[in-house]
Amino acid sequence: LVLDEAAAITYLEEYDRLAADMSYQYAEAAWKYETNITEETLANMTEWSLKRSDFNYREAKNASRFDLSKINNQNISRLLRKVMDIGTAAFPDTVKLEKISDLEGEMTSIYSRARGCLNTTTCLPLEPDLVDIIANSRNYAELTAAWKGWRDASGRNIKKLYPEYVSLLNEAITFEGKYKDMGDYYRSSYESPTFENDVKALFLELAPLYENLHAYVRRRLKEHYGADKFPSTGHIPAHILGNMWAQDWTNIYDLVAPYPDKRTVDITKALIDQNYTIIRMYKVAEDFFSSIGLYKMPHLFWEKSLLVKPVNREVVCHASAWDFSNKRDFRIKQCTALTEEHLLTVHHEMGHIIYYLAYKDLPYLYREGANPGFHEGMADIVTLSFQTPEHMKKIGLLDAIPGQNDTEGDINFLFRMALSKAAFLPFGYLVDQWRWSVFRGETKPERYNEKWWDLRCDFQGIYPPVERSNADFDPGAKYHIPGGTPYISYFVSFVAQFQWHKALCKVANIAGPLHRCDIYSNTIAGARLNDMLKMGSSRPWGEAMLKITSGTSGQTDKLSVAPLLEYFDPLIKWLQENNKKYNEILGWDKKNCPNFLSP
Ligand SMILES: O=C(CCC(O)(O)[C@H](Cc1ccccc1)NC(=O)c1ccccc1)N[C@@H](Cc1c[nH]c2ccccc12)C(=O)O
Ligand SMILES: [Zn+2]
Repeated sequence: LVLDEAAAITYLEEYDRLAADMSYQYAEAAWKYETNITEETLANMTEWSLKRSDFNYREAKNASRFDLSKINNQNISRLLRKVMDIGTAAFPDTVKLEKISDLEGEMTSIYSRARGCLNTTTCLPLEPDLVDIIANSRNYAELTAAWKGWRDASGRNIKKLYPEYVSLLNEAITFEGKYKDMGDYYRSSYESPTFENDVKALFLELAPLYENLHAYVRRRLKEHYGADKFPSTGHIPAHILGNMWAQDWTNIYDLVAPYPDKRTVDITKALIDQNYTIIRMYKVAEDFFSSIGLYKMPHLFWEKSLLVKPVNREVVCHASAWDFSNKRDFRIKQCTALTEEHLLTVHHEMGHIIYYLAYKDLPYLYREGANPGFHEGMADIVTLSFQTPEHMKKIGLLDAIPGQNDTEGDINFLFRMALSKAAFLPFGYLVDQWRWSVFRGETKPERYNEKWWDLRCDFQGIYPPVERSNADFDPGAKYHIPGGTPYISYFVSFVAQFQWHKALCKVANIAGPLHRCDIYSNTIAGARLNDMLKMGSSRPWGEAMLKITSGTSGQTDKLSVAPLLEYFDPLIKWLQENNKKYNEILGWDKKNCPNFLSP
């Protein structure tokens, strides 16, 4: 039965209303679970997950009545294809679908309720306690206890659930025959057959920047912790980099700053000294976005968000931004603490909300990022302006800023930015390398942890401070693995956000080096960004990239690391010079990882 375009439009209008309502119901159930982890709220969420899958299944069948070859309107055919692109919901075995939802909920519950033990009497939650120890302790043994304790409490207890989770997801996603495995489905949201190779090429272009940073930090940490902690293979111990996953090294800036600061760039201290409240952190972030002409938070945001860790119940503390698909209700869930890292995460989560607000009047099916990496990139991009010394001084969180010809101050600032934006790159790349190899069946459960450490040693040049074996499950100690949340989106984000920053600074006519550009209160930059955000996922993401970069020297419809390397160029030169001065050998033995015992 071939129905024509007019009938398709009528169908899609009806679908839009039903889908938004179903999405609202599911989001409320998920919110109830994540803000109050109990058997009942988990069961309720699973029930709504199944209802949503059933809804998607039925509507995909309805949409398949239309003969796409007879639909000339590209917009209508794109919408119909999205109705039919339902992932695991195409799998008719609802018992197995329920099991997938149960396993994911169970693993997230274990992760969110885990308490890592430092000794026989002290066991602490990840946020804020273990995060703070890894960020602030300079005691090697204490760091080792927190690092190991967290993995014993989280990964080890999640391990037994992950193999079944993988095989059920693969069984469900391959049922229709459209996808080879779950990793293939994850990557399909980038609408590019060369995506996997494209990101590999981008990563290789960024390797020299990371290797120079790694060599410099390794030398400085060796001075502090003693050479005996640094094996001849060139690896750095994974637990002394200021972050539980060694993905962001900003917290050890005080240990490794190129020119030990005349004034400590300690935003956390400033927040405390100035009696910042949690709400004020959100108001500061809201002020940034509204200053460039974007949006203020709707009143429901302030009414319904969960911004502080409750004392009387278990919650999923890992931060997230929520769209309740009714054009009015948007929330952040974050166990916010008074630290610089949390202030940046506040801007990150609110960046997601701004994207939601920009596309809220699009058809429901287009209310997504142009690709998942673009949503993360939008979340992060304002931090490139917000963290400049100029901006920090403007809002009173920094007293003195390095003068134009203060090269030492400039190198210090670039170095501090590299501790998050460059240090992150190999981790942002490797998490889904591991997950894709698992979904492909290349990495079996017996070797989950071995593959993880192969990748961590190879790409990050770090090694575990205590012996690891395949009895451990260290990938399970990172939220996104039990949470089933994509990770390559962050790698894509860290590349794209510099392309956008460069383009926005250009169109806003902001002079000076890229790393000192602050788009605050620049409505021209905001308007250009908004033009891209309003597209949602209505067009392939290359068009969204072009929308932001058109008319600038970085004009392109592809990902490019050139703006990121341009931003860090003065630092790269400084690091190369410094590493040469100390005869530092760049890199590490990529095939020999200390402390991994494969029994
Ligand atoms: O996980 C997050 C922040 C949480 C999130 O905002 O990315 C959140 C993750 C999530 C996804 C799906 C379900 C539950 C949580 N993503 C979102 O809320 C979100 C919102 C809209 C679209 C897509 C994702 N950051 C990552 C990596 C990261 C990106 N930028 C950073 C800056 C500093 C430190 C870490 C990061 C991490 O902590 O490893
Ligand atoms: Zn995010």
